Amino acid sequence: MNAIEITNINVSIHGKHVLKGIDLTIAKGEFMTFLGPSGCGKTTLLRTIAGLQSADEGTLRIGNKEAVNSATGHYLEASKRGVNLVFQSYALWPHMTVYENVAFGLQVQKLPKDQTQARVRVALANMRISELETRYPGQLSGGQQQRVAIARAIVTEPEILLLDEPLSNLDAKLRIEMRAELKRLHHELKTTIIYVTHDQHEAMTLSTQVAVFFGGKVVQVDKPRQLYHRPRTLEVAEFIGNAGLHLNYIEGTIVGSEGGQRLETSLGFLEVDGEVGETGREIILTLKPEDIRLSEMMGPDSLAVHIEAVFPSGSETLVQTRAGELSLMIRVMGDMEVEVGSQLYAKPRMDRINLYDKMTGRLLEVPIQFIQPREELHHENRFSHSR
Ligand SMILES: Nc1ncnc2c1ncn2[C@@H]1O[C@H](COP(=O)(O)OP(=O)(O)OP(=O)(O)O)[C@@H](O)[C@H]1O
Repeated sequence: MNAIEITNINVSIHGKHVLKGIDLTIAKGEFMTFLGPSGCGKTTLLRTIAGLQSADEGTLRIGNKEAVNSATGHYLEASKRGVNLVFQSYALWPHMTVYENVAFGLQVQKLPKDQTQARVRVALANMRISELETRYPGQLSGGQQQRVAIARAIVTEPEILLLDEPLSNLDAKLRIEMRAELKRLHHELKTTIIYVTHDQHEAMTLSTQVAVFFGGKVVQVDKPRQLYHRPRTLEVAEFIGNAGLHLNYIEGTIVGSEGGQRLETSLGFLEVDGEVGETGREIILTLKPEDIRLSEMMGPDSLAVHIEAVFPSGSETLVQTRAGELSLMIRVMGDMEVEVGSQLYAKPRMDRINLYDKMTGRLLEVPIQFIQPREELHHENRFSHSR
């Protein structure tokens, strides 16, 4: 059974169309992250699922319950949806102890005292804060308060846990620690989690699935690895790439050839398997720095590159290179001694090149078979000659 099924959800707030026809299915047990830039509607969708925001159009099912159906006017109130929401501000009651904060939801449900006590203790143990039971929120650090907020959300054993940027108020060290805790919690409790963030790295490391939002729409839903390697649009590629990825962009054009079509780019000609699109159409290739191999050996499809700058960081070395007109960033694992001004050979991994239509920004699913480098970039020693 799916945990959530969303069909054509539209939401307007104060006359602004915030969610524009969202369709999304979330399988049970998934750690689904809503990722996207600020203001793209992630929180609004989370609030719509929680029952804190009404929808103008569409349907929402949570497990086997119908939560929203605009056609019939059906609207299930928040407390009956089996979901719990944790905000970025912990929103703990300052006059209650940790125990009382966590127990509150169970007391509202009128659970007998001994059962309440047992469940609170399990939730506190799950969040590894048993020793804080008698403290007040004002006596806790930010990270501890966030643990209490999550304990309070899991104690009622919701089918779905909704987390809205829960780590954004924590410092970098605590964030990493809490990420690990959330992963462990998800693994142990097997609860479906929906997590909102604009942090690409957080989304990639935590999730089993990521839904990318732009302008009130979901533009891609994928496993993190797939999202990283095959962003479906240039917009998504740029957004994912913003997190220090140093994505290389290479412009080109589709040209006709005897066997069909190929791509003419500043790197050279790229042989493709099949039809790419209209001849003459402009395309953009993206290539991640770690998908280019740097070596001293020339190969049939390698490019002569001039080393412009080297950025070692211990675990990896970023090498800024130039191939003719083109600037190419290459990532090498570990510490590599590369001399600025020297010439080396770069070999892109063909299966990792992504090809986009420049005008529509859409990924073109055409495998690249071979790169025939431009003559002057291939066995070139121009740079070393000129030194
Ligand atoms: N209560 C409100 N009043 C006015 N506008 C709102 C309200 N809530 C949301 N919006 C608007 O809806 C759009 C989407 O907001 P939402 O909070 O869902 O975005 P988000 O992707 O979660 O961004 P962030 O990461 O900044 O929270 C924004 O343009 C925001 O201005």
